[in-house]
Amino acid sequence: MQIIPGLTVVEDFVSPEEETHLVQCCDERQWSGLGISPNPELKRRTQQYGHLFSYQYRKVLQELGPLPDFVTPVLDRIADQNLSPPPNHLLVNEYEPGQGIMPHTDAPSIFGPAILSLSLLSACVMTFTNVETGRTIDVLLPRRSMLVMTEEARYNYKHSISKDLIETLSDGTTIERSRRVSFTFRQIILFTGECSK
Ligand SMILES: O=C(O)CCC(=O)C(=O)O
Ligand SMILES: [Fe+2]
Repeated sequence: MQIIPGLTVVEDFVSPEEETHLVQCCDERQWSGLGISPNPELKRRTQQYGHLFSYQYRKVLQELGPLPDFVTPVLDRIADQNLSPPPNHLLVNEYEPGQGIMPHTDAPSIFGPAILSLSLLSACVMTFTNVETGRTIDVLLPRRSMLVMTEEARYNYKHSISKDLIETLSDGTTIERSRRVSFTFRQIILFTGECSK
């Protein structure tokens, strides 16, 4: 049973070897945030592929090209499992212990109906807050799992990740947060900017 309609967590979506490889590929590439362009104001490090979204201007600034080859096996699995139409945006977020993300709904006018997020290196608790009732539901995102948000989970809830170093679920499970890298796959449905090529 789904706790929230439209919310699915697919466990073991990638193998431990794939996890190492995916993070290694990112660490060989340029991170932005913490003062570094193109999103210097962000307090966590990020990378973007496919399109460039500006947090400051709240819009897609540029088309960057196809998603990188290192995510092809993940994209193939997303298609095989019918989780989403082909994503054309990959946002990599890095959370060191003590870093989180404030409650938000990914812009419905910019991003498509399926938002996917692959958790790497560390599990975390994602809190879903119903925008009408304010009721919150904590969902465990295990390491190497793929979160899929559609329907109510995508549109009627905000999602957030706390800054807590240790998180406790209602069943008493505790999670000690270490560096977490997440891959958020989305479909850009509104792009008004200039093409790079
Ligand atoms: O880190 C995650 O799993 C979620 C990231 C997120 O919600 C976002 O970038 O919009
Ligand atoms: Fe989000």
